[in-house]
Amino acid sequence: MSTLLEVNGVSVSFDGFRAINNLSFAIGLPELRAVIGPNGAGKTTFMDIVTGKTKPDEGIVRWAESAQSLLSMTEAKIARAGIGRKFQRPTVFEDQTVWDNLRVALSKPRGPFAAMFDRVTPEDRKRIDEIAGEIGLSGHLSRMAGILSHGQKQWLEIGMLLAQDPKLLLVDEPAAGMTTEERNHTADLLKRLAKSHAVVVVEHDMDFVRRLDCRVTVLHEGSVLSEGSLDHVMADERVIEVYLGR
Ligand SMILES: Nc1ncnc2c1ncn2[C@@H]1O[C@H](COP(=O)(O)OP(=O)(O)OP(=O)(O)O)[C@@H](O)[C@H]1O
Repeated sequence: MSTLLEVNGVSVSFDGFRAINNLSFAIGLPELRAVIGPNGAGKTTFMDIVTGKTKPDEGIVRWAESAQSLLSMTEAKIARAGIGRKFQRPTVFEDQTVWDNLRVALSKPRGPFAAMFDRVTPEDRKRIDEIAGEIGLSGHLSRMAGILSHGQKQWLEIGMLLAQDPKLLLVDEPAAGMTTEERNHTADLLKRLAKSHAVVVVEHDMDFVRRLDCRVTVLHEGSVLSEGSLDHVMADERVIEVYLGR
């Protein structure tokens, strides 16, 4: 496993308040990592920094694949470099079919001819079928996205991210609002994806984190408080103090 993303000594303040404080974090390819921590710990700001939405005041954010700093890159360029983000609320195109949603999301170099006619190639169809299989929506391709269940919309959005061929996926609270069955499907999907991607999952639901069965990073006041297996961090007095409660 080689390091894909390296964050080193990063800090950012908003109006004098240090939301991220000398944060260091690294993830390899492939790897699954859960990021947990109390409200206001800096989880969202951390993802904002990685995706280029927020620029830190100091520190290094390196995309190890090319040893390139992400700090000088725009959000669009960072996304093209292979970092995909899924926000908590699904934002699929509700009045289009599952198939169309995936087609629109496909990332591919388009020649002028293909772009002009928006041609769907046999490779596109194959890729859409593959992704639909991966996310468990093969039997739903012709359905309107708007009538999918909440869980199915979340999986479709993960599929739309996959269509962009990211190397790193940042997934924000995927289990929120899901049934137990949907949560289990989501955990299994993320574990499968993490066999060939780096996947960072921000989550509050500890049962879900346990099911991910991966290394856990605990953030608190903008820094890493503890890191290791879920059992390791749950036994850490500092984590119990600030997050889990006694
Ligand atoms: N743009 C901003 N301006 C001012 N303060 C901000 C801004 N963004 C974040 N903060 C503050 O930074 C801190 C970290 O916020 P952040 O949203 O990253 O935490 P979080 O761990 O994602 O919390 P939650 O679990 O509630 O989503 C909070 O105190 C928040 O109020």
